[in-house]
Amino acid sequence: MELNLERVCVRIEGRPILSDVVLSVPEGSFVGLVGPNGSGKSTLLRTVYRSLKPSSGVVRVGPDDVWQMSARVAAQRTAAVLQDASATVGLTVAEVVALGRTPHLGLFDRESAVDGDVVTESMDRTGVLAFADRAFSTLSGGERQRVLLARALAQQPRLLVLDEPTNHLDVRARFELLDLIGELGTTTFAVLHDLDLAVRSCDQLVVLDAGAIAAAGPVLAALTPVVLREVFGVAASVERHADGVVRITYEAKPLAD
Ligand SMILES: Nc1ncnc2c1ncn2[C@@H]1O[C@H](COP(=O)(O)OP(=O)(O)OP(=O)(O)O)[C@@H](O)[C@H]1O
Repeated sequence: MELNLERVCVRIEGRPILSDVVLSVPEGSFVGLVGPNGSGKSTLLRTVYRSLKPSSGVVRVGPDDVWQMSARVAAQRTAAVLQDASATVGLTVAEVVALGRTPHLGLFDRESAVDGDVVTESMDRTGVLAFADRAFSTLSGGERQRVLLARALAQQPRLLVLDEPTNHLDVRARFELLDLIGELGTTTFAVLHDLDLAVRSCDQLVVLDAGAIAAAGPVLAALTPVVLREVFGVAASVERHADGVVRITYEAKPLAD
């Protein structure tokens, strides 16, 4: 489902954190949210997965305002993969992934065979089926991220949002995780710190700077040398190479302050 933010503002303790943010994540696309530290990326994402209500403006998933729907309906549409995995304490991998079914169960429902199949399929797609009976806490960082993605897939979301999904992963695990996300075909909006990964993996980028949109659009159009210089403070350019992969080339000499 398409995600749209319409003039979203967030103020915290009187301080503007997001100012008039307008953005669109088209159905089926993988859009990366990038920007310097403290630019408001996580705050913006929180307004989408219903953790922080905007001070003004509208967040729409599909045609509907997420802040006008119940938390349960919102969770049937949107799954979030976050850094905080505190809800997983003491659970096995299969139990963590099964939590993804919660928004689809009635108050007194027990998990059905269909739910079990969805959980198994989600673990299979993310390559964690072999760990199903392991305690989640015993997994490596990369394995955990894949389990959290499996939990999100078990939610059968129409929109997937992720905050720094590649944090703490080694270089190969980063590529593998983003490739996997790209292959899902689910509408995806992800905060990504690593610009090299973002340009390689995303269809479009949204660049946030001091709580406002500095640029947005297809990767090569959004991340111009001017944006790289003015927002990120680096002298660099982005190009699609002969192998079809988009890469950033940094100048040897850093910019003077
Ligand atoms: N609950 C809060 N109370 C006060 N200030 C906050 C709160 N949440 C966020 N902020 C401030 O809002 C600004 C944006 O924070 P946010 O975490 O959204 O940035 P970010 O772009 O995700 O940063 P990073 O790349 O460092 O993770 C920061 O200055 C932060 O200190």
